Amino acid sequence: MKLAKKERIGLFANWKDHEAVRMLSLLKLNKWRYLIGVLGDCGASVSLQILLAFVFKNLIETSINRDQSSLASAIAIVCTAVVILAVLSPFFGYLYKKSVKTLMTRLKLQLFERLSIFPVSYFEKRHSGDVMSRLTNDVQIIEDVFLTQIRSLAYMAMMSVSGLAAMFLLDARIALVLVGITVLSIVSVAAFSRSLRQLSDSIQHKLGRLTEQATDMLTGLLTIRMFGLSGRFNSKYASVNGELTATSIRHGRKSGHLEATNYFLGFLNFGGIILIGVWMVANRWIEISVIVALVQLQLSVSMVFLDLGRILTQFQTSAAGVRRITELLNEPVEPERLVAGDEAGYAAGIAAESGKAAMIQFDGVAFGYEQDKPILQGLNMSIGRGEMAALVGSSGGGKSTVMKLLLGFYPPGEGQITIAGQRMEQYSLAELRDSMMYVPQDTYLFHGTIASNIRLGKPDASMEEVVQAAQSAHIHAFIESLPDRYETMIGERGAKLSGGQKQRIAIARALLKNAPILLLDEATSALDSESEQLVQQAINRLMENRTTLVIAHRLSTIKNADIIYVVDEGKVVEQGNHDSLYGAHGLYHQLCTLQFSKEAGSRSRDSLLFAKDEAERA
Ligand SMILES: Nc1ncnc2c1ncn2[C@@H]1O[C@H](COP(=O)(O)OP(=O)(O)OP(=O)(O)O)[C@@H](O)[C@H]1O
Repeated sequence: MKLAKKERIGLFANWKDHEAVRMLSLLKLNKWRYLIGVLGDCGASVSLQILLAFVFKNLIETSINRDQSSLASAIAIVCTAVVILAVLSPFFGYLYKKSVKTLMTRLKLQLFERLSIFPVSYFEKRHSGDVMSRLTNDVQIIEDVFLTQIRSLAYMAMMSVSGLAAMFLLDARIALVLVGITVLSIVSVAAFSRSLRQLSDSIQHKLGRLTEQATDMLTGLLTIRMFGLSGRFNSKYASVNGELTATSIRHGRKSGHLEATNYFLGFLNFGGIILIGVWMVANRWIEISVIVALVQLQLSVSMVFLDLGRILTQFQTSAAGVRRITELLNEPVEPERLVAGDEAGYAAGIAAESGKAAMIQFDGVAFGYEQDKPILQGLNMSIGRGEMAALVGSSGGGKSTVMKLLLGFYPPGEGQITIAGQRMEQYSLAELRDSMMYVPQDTYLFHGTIASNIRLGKPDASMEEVVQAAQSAHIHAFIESLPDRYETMIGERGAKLSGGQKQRIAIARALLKNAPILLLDEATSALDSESEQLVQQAINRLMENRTTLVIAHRLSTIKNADIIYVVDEGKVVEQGNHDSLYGAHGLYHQLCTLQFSKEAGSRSRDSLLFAKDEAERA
């Protein structure tokens, strides 16, 4: 199909977006060393092939003419070739391989650093396995591209151009026939190119899905065992694996066809030159020495075209990997502040003693993760300095979303959030998060020692400070009972600790950070009574002299809150203290009653106390 002029221009206008160009642009750091290395290495190999052809020619002329002078020049050429092979080739090889290793080190670092500053929304939309696959499979592909594939292409280009030029020099008629067959090879490669590329994309995508499944299996190991889901997970993995194999086989079949076509053309080339050559020698139109040199050159050139299919197939596979990496590199990172240029300053805000302003204020805040799907709708809330406020409400009502907005993970769509009298946009995200401590329900502990995990709250904290924080969080005695005490390794995700112990370590970490605002996604509901009591004591300590916003899952823990906001469908539907809300017989009353009956069912000590309390009150 013929392309319209506009489309043809469009194709060239987008050349910068082509994977091959993007791949080369990744090189910018080591460009010259890499190019000199690759071109030098290829040049050495190509010159060797061409020199060999002329050596054969000279040797045959020597034997036919019985002329010793030709022998001397043949020996000189062989010596040159040996020097090239022994000295130059390894030198250039070292040059470009070293630059690729440096490039890979930088690329991995760059990817890791970018990932660490991607907005939270990036990770909420994707599976971690897909990101892992990009960091491992696709990075490996890039290394292969620069280490072998680009070198092979450069060698092919140089060998075919110099080989054909040398052939034209020896005999233009034969060279012309070879050029014709070469054009046929290129056309056959182009014909296969599109479908191979689609199959390669599909292979990389399926590899990503396999990594996702493996990640799910490892992170959800306990859940899988508990629900006896191993069989289902295995069959899901087997199904994706099967799809991957089927696509790889189709890819293999297609590239096999391409290689076969190229082999056929290569053979045609080789057979053709011998037949034509013999015929021309028989007619005394050409010397036998020239034919031998031409055959040698043709062998090297046809090897190149035999390999063209394989290399271009590899390139198609790699293009998918390169595309996935360039996607990561082009993904926007989290901005320094929610709105650029709105920098009235931190100094005027949290650091200042503007005692009159509320510490946290939401005015008509609306927000949705997706367009036309509002989650928060005109939410109003005000928390004074040093106050404890609680968010309660039915599941999915938007409580965690309020926390995410406060932490600057997403900008509010409408309305305004004010922190210490300043609009939130006026702080940089780092300043904002510096002023807050977030203790999530599911504490993440890193593989390392207990001390290093607590120190995350204040990296330069002394050991005394760490111990003090642990004491305040009621975890010191437990740590002291361990064989390596604060130097005990806690395993990946703190696997060697109980839920309550992990929570208290997270609280110690938060105590060390000592920020004025505490955001707490209360986790005590998941703990047994003893742990819960210890964690609650630690939390009480953490809340002292701080502005606290807590998402309450167990309503008995927020009876003393200064203000409770009942959130439903993204709006504050009730607000007040426990007594007033309970007495109002609205949603809060319903939630309390519901929880009370559940807890009474499970005979929890706390719920009984709560029930008793409420009964006395009534
Ligand atoms: N990253 C996200 N992308 C799209 N929708 C989301 C995202 N996170 C949460 N939601 C949706 O937003 C709504 C509010 O979720 P949110 O987690 O804020 O509720 P919640 O009140 O904290 O619930 P729970 O008490 O069960 O934790 C839910 O419908 C949820 O499905």
